[in-house]
Amino acid sequence: MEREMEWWISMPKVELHAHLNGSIRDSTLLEFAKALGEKGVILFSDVEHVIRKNDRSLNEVFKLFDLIHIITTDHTKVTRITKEVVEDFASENVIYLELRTTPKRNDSIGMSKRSYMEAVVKGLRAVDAVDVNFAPHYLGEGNPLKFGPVSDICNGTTKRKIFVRLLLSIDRRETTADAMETVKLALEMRDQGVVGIDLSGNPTVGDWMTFLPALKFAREQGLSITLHCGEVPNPKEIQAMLEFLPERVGHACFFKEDHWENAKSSKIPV
Ligand SMILES: CNc1ncnc2c1ncn2[C@@H]1O[C@H](COP(=O)(O)O)[C@@H](O)[C@H]1O
Repeated sequence: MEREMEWWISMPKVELHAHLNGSIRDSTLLEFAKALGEKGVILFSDVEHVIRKNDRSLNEVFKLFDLIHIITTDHTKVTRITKEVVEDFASENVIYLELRTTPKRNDSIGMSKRSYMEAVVKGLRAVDAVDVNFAPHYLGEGNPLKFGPVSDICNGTTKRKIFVRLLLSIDRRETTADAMETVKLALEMRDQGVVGIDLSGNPTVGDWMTFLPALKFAREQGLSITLHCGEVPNPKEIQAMLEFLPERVGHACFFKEDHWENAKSSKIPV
């Protein structure tokens, strides 16, 4: 079992569905929660078991995300989490990572969607355990991604290399205007590794059509689109989402045969 695990870890991998705040180290989350507990902001004993719990229902998952957002959302923490998440994926030999996160506004601490994203980019720049490539460059014939270790000429060591591409998520609780703000921010941050827009959030909340204007605008401007799709049984939404031809869909737990055929014939990776 252990050797099998070693083999899995040693395989170079691509990770196409990582949520920043869904990939935080438990130890970091507990450390932050403890500090907030000491300040009296939360009751650590209430929170600890929620963080440590393994099997969660869909509703419990989204309650946990709300808690995580209370615990993590300040600029310094966002930067640290980003750095650790990239280092953790690289340590498992992920060589290409599509990392998504929902830009958050929190007026009480002077956080805007933009400053949240700047904290994320700062985290990417802070990684030094591996060489992080997140600057966009033309991907085409004659200019493919060059995977493999890179040499650090200064000290003669070889560092692993990871390609990171950022996606800005729209939460299904948001409004059309919020979504449009996220898309505009993504467009402004294209030179900092942002390649696309993700639609995520509790699948039982809201209507994806609310975000269609923003998603269409994003596409017109050349951003890629990834949709959380079929996480709950909603055949109409699944069909409409597939017809939109997103570059990726996530989950697909409730796809029926015709949805799979549709996704396959449209060559949409799940
Ligand atoms: C379990 N399946 C899922 N389905 C839908 N959305 C999900 C998700 N898992 C995570 N998210 C979305 O990602 C956010 C956390 O990361 P960020 O704060 O954006 O970095 C969650 O609040 C939710 O909106």
